Amino acid sequence: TRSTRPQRLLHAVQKNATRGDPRSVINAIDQFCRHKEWAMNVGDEKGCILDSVVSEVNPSTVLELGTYCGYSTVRIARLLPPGAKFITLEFNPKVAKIARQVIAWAGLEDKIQLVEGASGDLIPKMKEQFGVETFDLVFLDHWKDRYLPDTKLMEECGLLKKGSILLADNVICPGTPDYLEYIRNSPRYKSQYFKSHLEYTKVEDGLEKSVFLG
Ligand SMILES: C[C@H](C[C@H]1O[C@@H](n2cnc3c(N)ncnc32)[C@H](O)[C@@H]1O)NC(=O)c1cc(-c2ccc(F)cc2)cc(O)c1O
Ligand SMILES: [Mg+2]
Repeated sequence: TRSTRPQRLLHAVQKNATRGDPRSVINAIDQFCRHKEWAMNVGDEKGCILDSVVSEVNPSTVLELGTYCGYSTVRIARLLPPGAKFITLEFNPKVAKIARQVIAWAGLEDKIQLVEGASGDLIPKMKEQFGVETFDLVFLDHWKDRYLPDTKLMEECGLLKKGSILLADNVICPGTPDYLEYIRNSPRYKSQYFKSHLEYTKVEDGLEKSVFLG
């Protein structure tokens, strides 16, 4: 039977990237997606904005919602200080299996805890099951209609503290209108839009960076 797109992406990494070299894994995925087969990674253009936010926050605790093949997971993990706790959630077991191999190829498996399951089920368990108090940075990149309910869930579970940063992908394409409406009008957040493009295309998209004010 025909391979899946995540499998073909993994093969491109294993063929073109150097084991233990996160930069080469990132480049191999970007080359594959730009020249061979589009895939829904945050990509190189939005990835640079992600890098700058991660470097600026220099987080001790990070949560990623929607691992997919692990592209943004590798981008984030390679910039984290030693001892940082990085949890990434992926709903689809077949995709999670690919992401584990991409992360391993980058040599970053010791910095990342990939948990299979739905964010709505796992977020309430963060404290008891994963020993997390609050998150310094959350990267939202999962089902676009889950951004808002999961943000409210994180607030309710006390996972955000004053200064916690939410960075949301795809706020224009595919779009997260209810999330944008909430986060831009809530007195509990200060938001900033970083205009960019949908990965590997000329279509407008962007990242929304929001600071939780407590
Ligand atoms: C949602 C996906 C990313 C992954 O998220 C996991 N997931 C889901 N819901 C949950 C949960 N509740 N908990 C944990 N994991 C979860 C899933 O299984 C996917 O692997 N991302 C996208 O759909 C996505 C789509 C586009 C896109 C843009 C223009 C087009 F014409 C077509 C597609 C661009 C992007 O940049 C994306 O990010
Ligand atoms: Mg995305």
